[in-house]
Amino acid sequence: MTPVPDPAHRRGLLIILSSPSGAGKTTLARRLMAWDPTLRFSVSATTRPPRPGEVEGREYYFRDREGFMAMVERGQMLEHAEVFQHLYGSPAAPVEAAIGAGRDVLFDVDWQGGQQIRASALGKHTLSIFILPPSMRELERRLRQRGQDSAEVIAARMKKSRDEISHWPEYDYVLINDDLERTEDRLRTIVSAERLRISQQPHLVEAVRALNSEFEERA
Ligand SMILES: Nc1nc2c(ncn2[C@@H]2O[C@H](COP(=O)(O)OP(=O)(O)O)[C@@H](O)[C@H]2O)c(=O)[nH]1
Ligand SMILES: Nc1ncnc2c1ncn2[C@@H]1O[C@H](COP(=O)(O)OP(=O)(O)O)[C@@H](O)[C@H]1O
Repeated sequence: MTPVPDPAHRRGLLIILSSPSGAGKTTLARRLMAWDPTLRFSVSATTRPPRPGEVEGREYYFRDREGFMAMVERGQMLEHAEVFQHLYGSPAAPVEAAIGAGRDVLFDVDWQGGQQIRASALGKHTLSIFILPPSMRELERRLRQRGQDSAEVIAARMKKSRDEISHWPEYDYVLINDDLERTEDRLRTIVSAERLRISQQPHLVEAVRALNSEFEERA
């Protein structure tokens, strides 16, 4: 059953997925999007060159440093950070439009992005989930098996992963991504439950008021 939130009744959630590179957040984000087509994915801007198969506007908006910083200076970024010697950032306009329409927005950002989104004006309605690999050995195996980065890049990312992992206490949930199916199932459970928080259901006041008026009529 695909949970289709009623945009008229729900307040959009900002769902933040973070993890060390290679832990599985892109894979899990894609699976969440397949599970619930009403979810909007926040496509980031980056100065990192595209990997084979990456498409402008799908995985990222690929910019040079000047173009990226122009977006920052124009106040078009909800957050941005330097990660692995490249700039990454979340354009604000698509996020504001989606949240305004009662849609949840999914972010694949590092711990710096997570901190900035939580501190932003939209930060009241965030759900943040940190994905851990089952082991460093498995993390390295996944980076190698993915075949998208050079040996040097993999070594640099493995070195940085300890620092990334140290931010796990800042998140609402932590999932160890050992079995992919089980992790995906847990992710769906978390999103489904968080959508039912009182803060995400502005129509509850009306619903209770209707119950009370019905009660008075019966009295
Ligand atoms: N702060 C921030 N981090 C981002 C953004 N987009 C991607 N990242 C992070 O940048 C890191 C590198 O991303 P990428 O080069 O796609 O490598 P991957 O993590 O192995 O897929 C990852 O840890 C992402 O979480 C963004 O818009 N903002
Ligand atoms: N639970 C898992 N078990 C085995 N391989 C996985 C698992 N989750 C992801 N992977 C694989 O690990 C590699 C890195 O996953 P990816 O989603 O690109 O990570 P990230 O976006 O965090 O860098 C990919 O080849 C992906 O298919």
